[in-house]
This record gives sequence, C-alpha cells and structure tokens, in this order.
Amino acid sequence: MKIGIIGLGYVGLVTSAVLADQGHLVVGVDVDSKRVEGLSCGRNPIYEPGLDELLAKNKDRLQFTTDYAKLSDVDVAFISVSTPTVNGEIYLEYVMSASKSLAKVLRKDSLIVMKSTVLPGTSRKVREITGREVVSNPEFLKEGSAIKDSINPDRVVIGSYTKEAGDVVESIWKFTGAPIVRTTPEEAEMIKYAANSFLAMKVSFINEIANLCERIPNCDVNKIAEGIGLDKRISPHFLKAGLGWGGSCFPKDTLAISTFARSLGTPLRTVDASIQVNNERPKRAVTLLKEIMGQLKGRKVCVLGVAFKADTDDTRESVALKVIDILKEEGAQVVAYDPKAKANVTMVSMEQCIDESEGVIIATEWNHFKGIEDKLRGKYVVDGRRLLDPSKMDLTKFRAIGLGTPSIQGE
Ligand SMILES: NC(=O)c1ccc[n+]([C@@H]2O[C@H](COP(=O)([O-])OP(=O)(O)OC[C@H]3O[C@@H](n4cnc5c(N)ncnc54)[C@H](O)[C@@H]3O)[C@@H](O)[C@H]2O)c1
Ligand SMILES: O=c1ccn([C@@H]2O[C@H](COP(=O)(O)OP(=O)(O)O[C@H]3O[C@H](CO)[C@@H](O)[C@H](O)[C@H]3O)[C@@H](O)[C@H]2O)c(=O)[nH]1
Repeated sequence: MKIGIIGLGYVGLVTSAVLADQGHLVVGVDVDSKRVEGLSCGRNPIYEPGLDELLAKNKDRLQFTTDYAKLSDVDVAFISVSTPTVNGEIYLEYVMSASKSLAKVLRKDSLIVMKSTVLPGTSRKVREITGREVVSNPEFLKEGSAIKDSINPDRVVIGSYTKEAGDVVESIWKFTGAPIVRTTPEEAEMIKYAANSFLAMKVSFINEIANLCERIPNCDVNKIAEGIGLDKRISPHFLKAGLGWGGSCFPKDTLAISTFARSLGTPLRTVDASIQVNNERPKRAVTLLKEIMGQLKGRKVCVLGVAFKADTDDTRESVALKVIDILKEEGAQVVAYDPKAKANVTMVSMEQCIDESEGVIIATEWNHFKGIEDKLRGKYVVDGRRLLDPSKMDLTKFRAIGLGTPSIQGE
C-alpha cells in the first residue's frame, strides 16, 4: 500500500518506520521544514530505542516532505499531528489544518485514519471537512518502548462508519497478531481517553497510598503494590509509586476529557481527583528534602533525571522540571543530570551533580540511578522513584517516596 503519515513526531515517525518495515511505501509530511530536511538526510530528531536503525533499514521505502501534494496517490493517510490542551481544552487547530490540506490533495477514494488522540466526535468533523471516509485508530504506544508497542500492541482499536473502511485499517495492522476491537469512531476515541485516564488514576491511587505509608512505621508502598498487584483483577502494572505522571499524554488527555465531560454535565470526579493528587507530587519531593535538610536557601541541590520518564529525551510536562522550579522558588541552587534530556538549568555529569551538591533528588526512573548508594554517601537524598536500596542508606539523611520510617529494632 502507499501510505501517507501527517505529523512526524513520536507517533508519526514510529508509525512511518514500522509500516515501511512491513513493506509499505510511506510518504511522511510535516510542516516543520527543519525536521523534514534532517529526516531526508538520515537525521532522526527524537530519541526512541531502535528507531534510528528501523528508519535506516527502510530508507528506500520512506520519503519525507513538507509538500502535501506528494500525497495525491496514497491509499491511506494517517493523521498523527499534536493535539495539545490549551487552557484546559483540547486544541484541534493542527488536526483541522492537516485535514484541510488533505482535502485538497487526496484522491476521493483515499482513506483518512485518525491516529492523533482526539475527543469523541472529532473524526466525524474531519469526515465532513474532507469529504473522505475517516477511521479512528487511536495509538497506545509508550515513549521509550514505542517501536515494541507499535509492533506488538495489547490490542488494535478500529472505529469506522463503514465496514469496508475498517477492513482496510485492519489489514494494515493484521501483522501484529493483536486482538482487534471494532467500534464506532466515537467509541474508539473514547477508549483512548478512558485508557489514559484509568492508567493515570492507577498511578495517582498508589501515590496516595504512598503518602499514607510514609506515616506508618515499617510500611513500604512497594510491598503494598506487590501484594495488591498479584490480584489479577488489579494487575501489577502502573502501580509504581513516585513523583507522579508527566509526559505529552496523561496530563493533557486527563485535562481534555475532564473539561469535555464537565461541558456535557457529567464531571469525571475520579479523573479530577487523580489530576489533583498528581499536581501535589512535585512539592512532595521538596517537602521530604526539607524534612531532612532544613531550609534550602543558598544551598546546592542536584536533580537526577529531567526527562518525564526513563528511556526518552522528552521533557514535556516532566515532573522533574516542576521539582526544579519549586527548588528554585525555595532559593536553592539547582544542578541536574540526565542521560538523554536537556533542561533550562545547569546540566553536568552525574558525578559532578552529586559531588558538588548537599542534597540530591532522584526525579526520573532511569536505570542509571540504580546502585549509586555509595556515590551518595554523606548527601541528603530523596528517592522520588524508589531506585535505591534503603538498607544501604544513612536513614537520618534519606527519604523515599512511600517508605515509612523503620521502627527501632525490638520496639
Ligand atoms: N507521544 C506519545 O507517546 C503518544 C502516544 C499515543 C498517542 N499520542 C497522540 O498522537 C498525537 C501526536 O503525538 P506526538 O507525541 O507524536 O506529537 P509531536 O508533537 O511529537 O509531533 C507532532 C508533529 O506534527 C507536526 N504538525 C503539526 N501540525 C501539522 C500539520 N498541519 N501538518 C503536518 N504536520 C504537522 C509537528 O510539526 C510535529 O512534528 C497526539 O494526538 C498525541 O496525543 C502520542
Ligand atoms: O507505575 C507507574 C507508571 C508510570 N508512571 C509515570 O507515568 C508517566 C507516563 O508513563 P508511561 O505511560 O509509561 O508513558 P507515556 O509515553 O506517556 O505513555 C502513556 O501515554 C501514551 C500517549 O497517550 C499512551 O499511548 C500510552 O499507552 C500511555 O502509557 C511517566 O511520567 C511515568 O513516570 C509512574 O509514575 N508509575
């Protein structure tokens, strides 16, 4: 098949590489000419494990351009442009602009597939604007394991108005062997928001349990997560307590669906509570540091990790950046280290970051921060992602999310 991919970010680029690898001819379009120029010369603008190799392997089947006219002979055009939330509401201008551009160039019988995360009813609007058949096919990949998730998803959701259009999209993803869920476009759109909201809620739930565990001697939230996660109805995934969820999806999607639901007179109270719990997480790290270190004014603090999670260079809505802002408000001098990501703060090597600081906050769950207990000797340490072994730490200078102070032996 000849396939167009509109928007060459995390989703669009991964989808381009994966579909080219399946033998399709792919034309990737982006309005960002620098990005397109780079890609055309073999420069990948994002860090995602395995993506460089997959793009290079399939370069003969991949073409990148800013010119929508190059889509005139594609059979299917995937829309994967960003859908941010602005002032609490979904911002659809990129989707609408892409749709209008597609309407001018696509064959009448070409199919548009909505991969961007959009509120229920959006695919219908795109169908009206473009006069083309539209299928909703939400994406569930996670950054850091995007290729693996795309090739081997838990399920593929296909929401179509006509059976024929849904069948075309089903034929594209059949190679994954994943269960296919056929729905209406509105249901497919809603599934995406319900999934992200539920996962965000699960993390916020365990983070509230973590707050409680910190008040109970001999109580470790990780044990609670293990104990409840073995119940198949709960499952062990997304029960890692920490400094909360960030990234380009959970924050914007929970907010967008919350605002949408309220506008329909049916507020999503569990989602609203999850957002509130999450908003309080960055402050928690700084509060714990102050409990052991005292006032932070004029003192140096090292933040380990600025990416919103491990294995990505993405800092969108990163909790680590919020921790850094709060530290600065407290008057601390902040230095940071991250294996891949950059932030608007002095970035140094991990060793320098630790050595020159009095306090250390682990803000991102990079594997690089496991086993560094020795390097942290003498420092005030907050383990915001539960990577350290508390038994190797000086407990008078150490706090970990969700770890109650051990009671005195024999008490
Ligand atoms: N990042 C993820 O992990 C992830 C996972 C699942 C779903 N999603 C959803 O997929 C969509 C894309 O997310 P992303 O993270 O890949 O975004 P991104 O910001 O990384 O990339 C979007 C790209 O679209 C381009 N663009 C904007 N307007 C355009 C237009 N009119 N024509 C052509 N290109 C245009 C931008 O220049 C940018 O390169 C969003 O709706 C997001 O919610 C993201
Ligand atoms: O047990 C956990 C799991 C995650 N997180 C945090 O939650 C955030 C999101 O993590 P993750 O879901 O792994 O990353 P994303 O790449 O944002 O992926 C989410 O958002 C995507 C965009 O919609 C969806 O496609 C994915 O299915 C969904 O997992 C990160 O800040 C993590 O640190 C925790 O704190 N504890």
